[in-house]
Amino acid sequence: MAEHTLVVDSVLYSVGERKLLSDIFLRCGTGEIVGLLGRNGCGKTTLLKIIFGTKHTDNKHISIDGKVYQQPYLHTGLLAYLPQQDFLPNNISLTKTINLYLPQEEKQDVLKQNKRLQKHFNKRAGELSKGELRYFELLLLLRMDVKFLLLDEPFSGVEPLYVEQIEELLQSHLPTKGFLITDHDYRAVLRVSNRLILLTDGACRPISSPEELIDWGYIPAGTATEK
Ligand SMILES: Nc1ncnc2c1ncn2[C@@H]1O[C@H](COP(=O)(O)OP(=O)(O)OP(=O)(O)O)[C@@H](O)[C@H]1O
Repeated sequence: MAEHTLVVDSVLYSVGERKLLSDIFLRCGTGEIVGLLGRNGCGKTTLLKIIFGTKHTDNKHISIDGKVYQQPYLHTGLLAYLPQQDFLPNNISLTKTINLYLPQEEKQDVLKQNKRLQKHFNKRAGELSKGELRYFELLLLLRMDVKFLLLDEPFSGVEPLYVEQIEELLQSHLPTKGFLITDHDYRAVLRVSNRLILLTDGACRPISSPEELIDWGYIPAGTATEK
């Protein structure tokens, strides 16, 4: 049984007349990577922001270990969120960013010893390539003391070699964390996830085989579904 459990239920969210999210239930435990797939504009980012607590809706039930939170991000030790867009300060070096996000020195080792990142430590976030920055952001969040990570397109712009390394990194943190991950590199999501959910028509549908993604029209018929 998972040590910690995140439960998301009864989320309602409308954009104008359109009900974007209407039948949402998902659960994620530590030790799990839940892959959230869905077509452009179906509401994946909106859902992650609602779970994190930075997007408001009156109708939601977000609980961690049975305790209900309105804005989980205001509480330390619960969630971290990797947004689609850059989020790190751009006026300080990566070294200072590491000190800012990870004030405890023992948390910094993995980053400071990372051969790929070392040569960039004096640069600012905006001076990295998109893929380098994504990799740095992820390593940073993975070292944070939180139970769950919400990752919005972690593989975006990342070269294949490092996609594989990120997959391994996520797996290596499973003993202490749970992940909710969305990305259009669905093959990477299939490889890394223990469980899959398709967000379609405002609802979360559990997916038990990659072929179901074809049946739901998320990937075209004839697409190879092997990992
Ligand atoms: N700031 C906004 N103003 C108006 N509509 C918005 C806004 N943000 C999102 N939406 C609407 O919500 C829908 C869902 O957006 P969201 O970013 O959650 O989708 P997504 O599934 O993450 O898409 P993608 O896969 O393209 O990243 C969009 O189609 C858009 O119509």
